[in-house]
Amino acid sequence: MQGKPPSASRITMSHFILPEDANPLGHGHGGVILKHIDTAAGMVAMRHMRGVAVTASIDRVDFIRPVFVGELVHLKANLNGVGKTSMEVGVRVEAENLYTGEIRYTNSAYLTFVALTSDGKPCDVPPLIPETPDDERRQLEAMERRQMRLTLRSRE
Ligand SMILES: CC(=O)SCCNC(=O)CCNC(=O)[C@H](O)C(C)(C)COP(=O)(O)OP(=O)(O)OC[C@H]1O[C@@H](n2cnc3c(N)ncnc32)[C@H](O)[C@@H]1OP(=O)(O)O
Repeated sequence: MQGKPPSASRITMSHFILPEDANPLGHGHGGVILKHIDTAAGMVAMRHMRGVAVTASIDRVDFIRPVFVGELVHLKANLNGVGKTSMEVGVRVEAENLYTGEIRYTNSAYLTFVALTSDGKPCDVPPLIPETPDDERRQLEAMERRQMRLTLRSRE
């Protein structure tokens, strides 16, 4: 199977936070942000393998700073590493104040997607070919996290 670089699937997705996206404090609801994280990451996984991929897990997500109604949220999603049938996508979330241009880092998350055949069985994904030192570092870190996830799951 032909390998592909992270640049072939990387995306930035932007979403305007509306009142309907807010919690009672007027902050972007955590569940709404999570939905956009999952969507952005899923698009990266599907672009890499050009088929169906489902979310298998989302690693710990910290909400470091709030996002406010009227801000633009940017979700930068990148394929960090692949296993045999699984793919780890990293998503960095930033909020942009449209009046001042200030950009705040708010969240990041690592998600694992599994590629499926049309009858729902896991199938092999194309290898990931790093192009830059950043790609190589992310791939190495993804392999370490994959090992940690496998260890944790083996204890369940
Ligand atoms: C985009 C969406 O919203 S999709 C909706 C939400 N997601 C879902 O409904 C998915 C429901 N879950 C499932 O269908 C299954 O658990 C699957 C397809 C994810 C995994 O099926 P399994 O039969 O456990 O697959 P299997 O044991 O063969 O593992 C396949 C791969 O998944 C990985 N995997 C399985 N479970 C997990 C997990 N919880 N976290 C991370 N990776 C996992 C395995 O490590 C393996 O990776 P590898 O091939 O790269 O080594």
